[in-house]
Amino acid sequence: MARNRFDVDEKLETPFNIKHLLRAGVYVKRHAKTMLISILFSAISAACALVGPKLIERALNVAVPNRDFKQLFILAGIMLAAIVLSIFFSIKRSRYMTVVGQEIIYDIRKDLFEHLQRLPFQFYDDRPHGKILTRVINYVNSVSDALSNGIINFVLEIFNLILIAVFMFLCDVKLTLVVMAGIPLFLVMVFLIKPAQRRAWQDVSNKSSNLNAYLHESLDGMKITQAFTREEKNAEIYNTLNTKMYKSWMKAQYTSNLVWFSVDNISTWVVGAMYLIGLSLLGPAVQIGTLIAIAAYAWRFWQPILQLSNLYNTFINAVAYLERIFEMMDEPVTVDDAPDAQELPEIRGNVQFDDVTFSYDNTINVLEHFNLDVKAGENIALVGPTGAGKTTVVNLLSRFYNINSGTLRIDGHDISKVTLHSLRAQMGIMLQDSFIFSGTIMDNIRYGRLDATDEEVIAAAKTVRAHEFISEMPQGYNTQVNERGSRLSQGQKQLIAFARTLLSDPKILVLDEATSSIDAKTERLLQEGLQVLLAGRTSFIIAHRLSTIKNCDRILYIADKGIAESGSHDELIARHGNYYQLYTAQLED
Ligand SMILES: Nc1ncnc2c1ncn2[C@@H]1O[C@H](COP(=O)(O)OP(=O)(O)OP(=O)(O)O)[C@@H](O)[C@H]1O
Repeated sequence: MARNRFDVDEKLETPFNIKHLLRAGVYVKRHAKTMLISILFSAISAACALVGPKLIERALNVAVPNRDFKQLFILAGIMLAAIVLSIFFSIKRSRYMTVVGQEIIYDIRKDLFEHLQRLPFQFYDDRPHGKILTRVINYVNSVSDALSNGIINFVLEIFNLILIAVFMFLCDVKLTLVVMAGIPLFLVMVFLIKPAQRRAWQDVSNKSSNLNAYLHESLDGMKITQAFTREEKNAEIYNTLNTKMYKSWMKAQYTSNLVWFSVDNISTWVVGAMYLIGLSLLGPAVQIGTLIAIAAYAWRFWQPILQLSNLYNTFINAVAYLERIFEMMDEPVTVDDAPDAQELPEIRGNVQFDDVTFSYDNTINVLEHFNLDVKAGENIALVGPTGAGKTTVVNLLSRFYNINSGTLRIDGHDISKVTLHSLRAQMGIMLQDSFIFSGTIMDNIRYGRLDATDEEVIAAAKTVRAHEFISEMPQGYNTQVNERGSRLSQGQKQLIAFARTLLSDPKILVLDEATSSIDAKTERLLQEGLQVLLAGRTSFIIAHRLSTIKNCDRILYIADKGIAESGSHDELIARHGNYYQLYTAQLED
């Protein structure tokens, strides 16, 4: 499945399937009571609206010829009451429908978000985030409309159709059959257009997803775009996607209009035919009041049919969207707790990679037969060429990915057999991207330990030398920062992320290029704090700036899918190997 590009349509994995609608029934069922009330109110409103022509028939056929003004007055009164009741119940019904629609949106989004939070890194590596956003926001909106309004209107229109047919039969059987003669013709039209219509609406959802994916990527990379003056080229790409979206929408609308057009035509022809036949029968067989009443019903009879054909579109769209929503809900949580997973007890920090082989895509191994024994409290540095697999080693430690073979143990516990929560809660990870969330600086530091007091947050910030710059900010720790920390320098972001990691008080610490953006002076100060942080904890430090890892207990030079060199700084320097070359090259720089 082509997922990882904004300009490639996602292929549908399942054909049109009523199962999607039935499955969506779970969300509808929760609101069955409210929906039933809404349907009941709709039915009362529709029934009240439909008595009108029948009253007119009576007035024209009986009250007017007999000059029975009393009866005429009563009929007018009943009609007025019916109109008022119809409006009253219609308003009530709208209120209930809004509630149902919003609650369905709420429930689906909740389930989707909870599932998204469980999906492994691999899922996010594989697809543009804009496409995920489209599903959670746009598709859920459309689907909820179909599931609330759509279902209620469907029931209502069927009810309307039956009721109108009954009223028409009560007026005149022959003329009713003339009006109904158009139905088989209509069904043929709908079934001819149906496949094209479905394909067209699926294309719309694909193109809209592509457009969103590109928009999301463009917003994320806007600074780079402007720095490289790529605006014109990007506008061209965006316009191409926008044009495709526009064309797909027009095509889908055209197929839907075809259905509407055919209903409109068929209804006009059959009502015309009904008038002709009715007029030719005018007399004792068909009275004028009856002809007027049945004509009023005949126009109304085709309205629910038109509405039902529109609802058919709505359901077709909804099924296309549901396919994508359920596809995401069914996305397997490949990194999950084993059925018999145990809680990892409080760890000391021994780590063992035992013959571990790992590949991101099951084709090229990044690590092969990787072995490493780390004692509790040991500080390990990972160095080596770009793309050698340093980050991969630490990613495996937190089980962000499953290994292909071998065993990874912490204090002797195979990490694939313990719960993810008990494993990750004891790890402190500072990734290359020091992500800052929108909120205050205090919130950001407290992110991994919500029960930490303000004093503890400040103490952590002081340890990592972040306190000084935070205090200088307008509202100190309560200063609001934007998503991704756009108002902060890279170094400031790293210091905040550092404090966040320290506060979570992990047993095993992973620092992936944690100090790469911090100036040399701050870094020297930070080193003191770092000593506090590292003391007694097992740590894995990845750094290209080798001065920062010189004092680590052991340095591993990662290359060729494994550990090429291992030892202390002095030992590796004395060996005159890869590490020595890397170090002396940096010294020369
Ligand atoms: N999510 C991913 N999906 C597929 N391949 C990946 C993924 N992440 C990394 N790789 C590949 O795995 C290899 C090791 O990547 P890794 O990030 O571990 O290297 P690294 O040594 O940490 O590099 P750097 O020093 O540049 O951070 C690289 O060849 C990279 O292309």
